[in-house]
Amino acid sequence: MFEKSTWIKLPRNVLVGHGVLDDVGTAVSELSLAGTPLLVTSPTPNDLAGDRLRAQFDDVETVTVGSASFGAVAEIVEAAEAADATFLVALGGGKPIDLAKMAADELGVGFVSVPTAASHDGIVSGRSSIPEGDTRHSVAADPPLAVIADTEIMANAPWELTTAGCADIISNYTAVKDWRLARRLKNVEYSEYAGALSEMTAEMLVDSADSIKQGLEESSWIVSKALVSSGVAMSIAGSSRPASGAEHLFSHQLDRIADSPGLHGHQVGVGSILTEFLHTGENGQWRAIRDALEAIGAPTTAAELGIDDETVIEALTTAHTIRDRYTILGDGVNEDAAVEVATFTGVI
Ligand SMILES: NC(=O)C1=CN([C@@H]2O[C@H](COP(=O)(O)OP(=O)(O)OC[C@H]3O[C@@H](n4cnc5c(N)ncnc54)[C@H](OP(=O)(O)O)[C@@H]3O)[C@@H](O)[C@H]2O)C=CC1
Ligand SMILES: O=C(CO)COP(=O)(O)O
Ligand SMILES: [Zn+2]
Repeated sequence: MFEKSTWIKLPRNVLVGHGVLDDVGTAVSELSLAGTPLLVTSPTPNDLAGDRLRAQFDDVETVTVGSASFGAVAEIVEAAEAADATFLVALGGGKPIDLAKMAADELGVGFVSVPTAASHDGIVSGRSSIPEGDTRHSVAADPPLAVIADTEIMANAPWELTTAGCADIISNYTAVKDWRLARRLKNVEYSEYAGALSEMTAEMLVDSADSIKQGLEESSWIVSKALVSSGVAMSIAGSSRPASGAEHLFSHQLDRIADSPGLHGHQVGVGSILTEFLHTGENGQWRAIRDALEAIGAPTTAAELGIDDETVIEALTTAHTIRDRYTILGDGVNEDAAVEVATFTGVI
């Protein structure tokens, strides 16, 4: 008897474009979200766009978050309860969006994502990444009911946030390779649709690299659409597998051990060069990954990440321990092999 079933949770309204910040109120009423929203934001996005957003609601409270933590999630939950909020609207980069996503899940209310930076695919996905101590927890939550990505605002965000978003998408190549490997070796459940969508998203972004330039609003358009597509791939899979493999383990480990970690997307991009080498060897596609990152101006070396060589080697040799997710790292890359891959690819 056939007993498989799947439940795919996706955003219902996705608005991407110039000036769509002024359509948040309309998008919310179209979702029939009644009652009072709580706006969750952080200082810079609040200064840039808070008033324009608040003007679209009769009654709205605001909570401004500092750093990401489980404590900050609890504060949002408390503020939402005090305000009798019936849904949350997150305005900002990955930090307020992830915190609001998790708080909304705890409260059992909907949330709307209004990204001000195209920095990674968490702005669309059903996962929150919350740092605690020296660990980063990847927590499942419902994806946003709506995503409203104003390309005018995102185009004016610091350029490195956009190149980080691009690199997060380019890393989908190696994430899918890891997922297929895990299917072959460990019988991990694999979705052809999600894998194909994730790879195609990376392909399309790389094909558009010439149009991804600082000062061009079209760049934010291309990257936002890719981030939405990658988020949908994760929703189809019901996990972050289509967009998170060994290169993400490497980045999560850098977040734990580096004195001053780089941006998420930048670290996974460099991780992708390394893990592509592990997948396909000296004459494999690691150069194509490096060239794609270079073309959009993302880091390709430890020095460009601002991280020393020893820390990169430590992250590569220990990344397999931090999560129960089978990848090309297998049961660990030893130090000599790690030095070889990092040297050959020019990462160190
Ligand atoms: N769910 C997921 O899959 C993932 C989640 N994450 C999480 O996302 C966070 C990192 O995301 P990221 O977007 O880099 O972080 P932030 O939200 O911290 O944004 C980065 C910086 O950019 C500022 N900023 C945001 N938008 C603008 C703008 N339009 N103009 C000028 N400055 C702006 C922020 O200001 P301010 O300081 O005022 O906030 C902040 O200083 C972390 O908390 C991480 O845990 C990371 C990867 C994946
Ligand atoms: O960053 C992500 C996908 O790009 C999310 O992945 P994680 O599940 O590793 O946090
Ligand atoms: Zn990522």
